[in-house]
Amino acid sequence: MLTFPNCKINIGLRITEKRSDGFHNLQSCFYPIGWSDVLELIPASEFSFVSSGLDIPGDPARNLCVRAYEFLRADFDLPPVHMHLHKIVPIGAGLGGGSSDAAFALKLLNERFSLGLTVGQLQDYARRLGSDCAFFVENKPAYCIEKGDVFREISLDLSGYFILLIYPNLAISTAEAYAGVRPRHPEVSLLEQLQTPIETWRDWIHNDFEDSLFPVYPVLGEIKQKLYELGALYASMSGSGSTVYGIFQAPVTVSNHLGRYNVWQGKL
Ligand SMILES: C[C@](O)(CO)[C@H](O)COP(=O)(O)OP(=O)(O)OC[C@H]1O[C@@H](n2ccc(N)nc2=O)[C@H](O)[C@@H]1O
Ligand SMILES: Nc1ncnc2c1ncn2[C@@H]1O[C@H](COP(=O)(O)OP(=O)(O)OP(=O)(O)O)[C@@H](O)[C@H]1O
Repeated sequence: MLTFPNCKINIGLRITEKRSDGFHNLQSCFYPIGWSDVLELIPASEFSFVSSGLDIPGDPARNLCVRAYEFLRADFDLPPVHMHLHKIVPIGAGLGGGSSDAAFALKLLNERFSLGLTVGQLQDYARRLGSDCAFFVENKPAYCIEKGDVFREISLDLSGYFILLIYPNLAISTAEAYAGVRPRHPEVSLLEQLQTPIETWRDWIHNDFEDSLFPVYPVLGEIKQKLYELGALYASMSGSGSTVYGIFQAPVTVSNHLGRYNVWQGKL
């Protein structure tokens, strides 16, 4: 069985407070994007995992796909499988690529072995694997609060727009990015701001990580500026970076300046 774990962008990201468990509460809109990895699952005589494509730092035995398998095996009589992850979505990119791999592994195992897990149960397993992970169970636009793993309905349909993602070959650690932010409670809810026309988002929809990361990595602000020069209706860094995206009315021709980075363009 083959599946295509896609990534997400954050449209607005407010870090509102530090929690007693060391994590942060946030407000953000998560929106699924078509840039995807490939995950294959084949029943086998013993468990194995391999990856190809982009190098994944760290021990393969700790890969989130392996951990997803182990979590389910602890509770179910799971047969051994061979897992092959072809990694395409950049790592440390603010796109939740690893979290998506994990969520898709849970969903694939649930389906292949008829485990009968509900969406809510899959989300509970996913939450244990990472804050971004539960979003990818339903994988539809959502307004996310708390650790980013509690969801509220949002009516936001960007279909028809185009998105350009620029990963400037710079891996930013999520934990370090959080360590640099100063949490604060916003006066106006992001949920309300997201109901305004996209043309006005530039004036008030903000990713709080930009405040601490743009001074350290000036290239991020330069890319955002370039995206606006190219005609983006809205541009922002995603998550804890380093990917910067622009939302456009029509497809864009990527200049030499941006073309040297890892670039993906598609329809929303
Ligand atoms: C920046 C975002 O991508 C926004 O969507 C996410 O909040 C990051 O989620 P993630 O990559 O799944 O993060 P996790 O693997 O759960 O946590 C990595 C580290 O980030 C920090 N972290 C993460 C999520 C959160 N709400 N508060 C935090 O402080 C913690 O130091 C944690 O040890
Ligand atoms: N399938 C996977 N894909 C990517 N990274 C993984 C995976 N499994 C485990 N990891 C580990 O997670 C670390 C990356 O975590 P991090 O949250 O920074 O990146 P990410 O999962 O690509 O998400 P984001 O794009 O939100 O930063 C890697 O250094 C790697 O050790």
